[in-house]
Amino acid sequence: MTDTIARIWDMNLHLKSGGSALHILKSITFAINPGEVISVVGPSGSGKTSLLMVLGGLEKASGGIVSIGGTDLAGLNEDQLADMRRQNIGILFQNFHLIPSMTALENVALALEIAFDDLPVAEIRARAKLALAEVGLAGRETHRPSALSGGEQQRVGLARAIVTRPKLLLADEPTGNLDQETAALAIDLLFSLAQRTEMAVLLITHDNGLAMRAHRRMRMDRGELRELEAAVL
Ligand SMILES: Nc1ncnc2c1ncn2[C@@H]1O[C@H](COP(=O)(O)OP(=O)(O)OP(=O)(O)O)[C@@H](O)[C@H]1O
Repeated sequence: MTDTIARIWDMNLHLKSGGSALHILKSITFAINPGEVISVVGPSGSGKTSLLMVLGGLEKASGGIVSIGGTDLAGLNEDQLADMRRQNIGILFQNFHLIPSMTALENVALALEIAFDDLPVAEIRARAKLALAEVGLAGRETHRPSALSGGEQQRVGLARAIVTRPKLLLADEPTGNLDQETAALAIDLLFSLAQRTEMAVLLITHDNGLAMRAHRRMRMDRGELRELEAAVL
């Protein structure tokens, strides 16, 4: 299929720890299609974040193929990798990682400025404003993170992650710091954005209820990833 967003084929990750090399990710093969939300569950230390780091081009696979939007990451130099990441991949963290001294609008605009350095300022502002509106934060543009609730801060994080219109959103425990109700709203938003924009989402979570809502469910165990049937979880 030509429009597959990510293709991972026999991908391995070895990392050095002390004197020895650890086999962190073991022969991982799967593909991610547009609009799909895929959840990944698994015990602590099993390799979920490592998988996200490799897909996001933040960690280099030791072997195999990782192709995003038809581009094999192994063939890119550091600058090309950074451009590919900024333009095609959004990352949503558990701890929001907003810049405290910047307003909501500035936090979102910054991601766009970094990804596309030739965009006119007016367009950057307009697109950042639209992204904030898409996550339900119209009218809160000038608020700094400290003036926003946890759920609102996470929505700024989401606006920042989607403002570049990424093909793939990587989310690592995005609701881990939110209460259940706020988390459910944030996830509803994530699903509707994925559906509307055809963005694919890889969602790492410890929350089985949340994982069950994904279109496809996967489980990581000691570096091995397998797809689950609905009844197995
Ligand atoms: N930079 C590194 N160097 C060496 N080992 C590492 C490095 N980063 C992670 N690891 C090891 O890789 C394994 C997988 O870690 P990872 O963070 O991917 O697990 P995880 O499933 O995301 O865990 P958690 O659910 O606790 O976040 C762990 O044993 C960890 O200690």
